[in-house]
Amino acid sequence: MISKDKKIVIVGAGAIGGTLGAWLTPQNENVYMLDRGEVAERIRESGITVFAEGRREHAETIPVKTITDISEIPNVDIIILAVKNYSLDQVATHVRNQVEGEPIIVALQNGVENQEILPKYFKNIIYGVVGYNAWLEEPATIGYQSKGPYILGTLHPELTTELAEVEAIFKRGVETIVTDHFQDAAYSKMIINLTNSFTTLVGHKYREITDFLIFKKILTNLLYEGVQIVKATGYKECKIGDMPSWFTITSIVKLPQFVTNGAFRKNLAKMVLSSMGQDIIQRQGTESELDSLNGYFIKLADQAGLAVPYNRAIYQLCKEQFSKTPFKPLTEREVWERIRLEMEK
Ligand SMILES: NC(=O)C1=CN([C@@H]2O[C@H](COP(=O)(O)OP(=O)(O)OC[C@H]3O[C@@H](n4cnc5c(N)ncnc54)[C@H](OP(=O)(O)O)[C@@H]3O)[C@@H](O)[C@H]2O)C=CC1
Ligand SMILES: CC(C)(CO)C(=O)C(=O)O
Repeated sequence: MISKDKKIVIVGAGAIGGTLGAWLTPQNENVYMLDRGEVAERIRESGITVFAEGRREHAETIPVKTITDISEIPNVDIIILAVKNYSLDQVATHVRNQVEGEPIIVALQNGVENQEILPKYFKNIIYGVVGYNAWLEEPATIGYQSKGPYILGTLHPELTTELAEVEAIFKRGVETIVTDHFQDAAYSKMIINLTNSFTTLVGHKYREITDFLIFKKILTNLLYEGVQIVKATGYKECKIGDMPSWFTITSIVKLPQFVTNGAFRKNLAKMVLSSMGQDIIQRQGTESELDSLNGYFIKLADQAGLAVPYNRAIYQLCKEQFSKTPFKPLTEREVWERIRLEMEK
């Protein structure tokens, strides 16, 4: 039995760190949240408010412990890093300089860039794939699609005890699965994340889709190319929550459109604003995880000699558009034009 008094610090109280903090706090005595600016201030004043999608009237507010610097907690046992990939190196450097010994690090980023960054600073690293969507409705008020799942694993077989410890702590508050094939989970999740770029580019959820069939074609081919890339790297499928399987993705691309339009429309209605959409559209920022996700996959495709015109065109368009302020979404047709040109090369 893992004790409930482990000292746990969650760095980043955004969509993922905030929901996790709200779910773990009631079940564990020493969970501390670390963020900055308005988010930190609001959490300190009134805790974290979380609500399941469409149920804001049933929102729960959980008072949480907060700190302003990780050095406030001596002998911290577990540090959960819930910041974006683009903040990770800076956060890891700071944490390393402030913390003694070798706490367990839990890394929750999409993608696998964290596998390059974190081992430069830490020894005991557990990785997690996040299998749900969450969003900051306002600072410290977070909506979520479902309570998990998290898929946890490690790249170091000697960390079995640490993995079991983190699993026990997570399981007290949220659906959690452990895998001994973590890379399959990480790469399978990255396929789904390829769509963050396109849905952001066309402002999905902020403007009406004007051309459903083009939207569907682009989105599903992005995913299909992703499946081909992961297959070429040798990783296997790992089902992530209720996200589409490789079979579903392949079927939608291969079957006549009229067969799959209805199901696609239903799923489209359920689609939420991705973490990239939150950065670029909701916060009007210029930083995103585009290179950690789409950029990384394009490099894999190049290594495998795979043509990926959908991903390549969208990556380039995102590079151009995300740097503009204010960001203005493109239409599906504008995106399609660029893909067509890429295919002709
Ligand atoms: N949101 C989602 O639905 C999902 C997200 N993920 C992944 O989870 C990871 C976290 O994403 P998400 O929760 O959406 O990100 P958010 O941007 O919502 O949250 C990150 C938080 O960390 C804070 N932060 C950044 N740097 C520091 C720092 N130096 N010190 C203190 N706080 C800091 C940010 O503050 P500030 O705003 O000031 O920078 C922000 O509040 C990403 O890799 C994402 O891809 C995975 C699945 C779903
Ligand atoms: C929820 C999901 C799967 C959307 O692609 C995601 O991981 C994100 O928003 O980053």
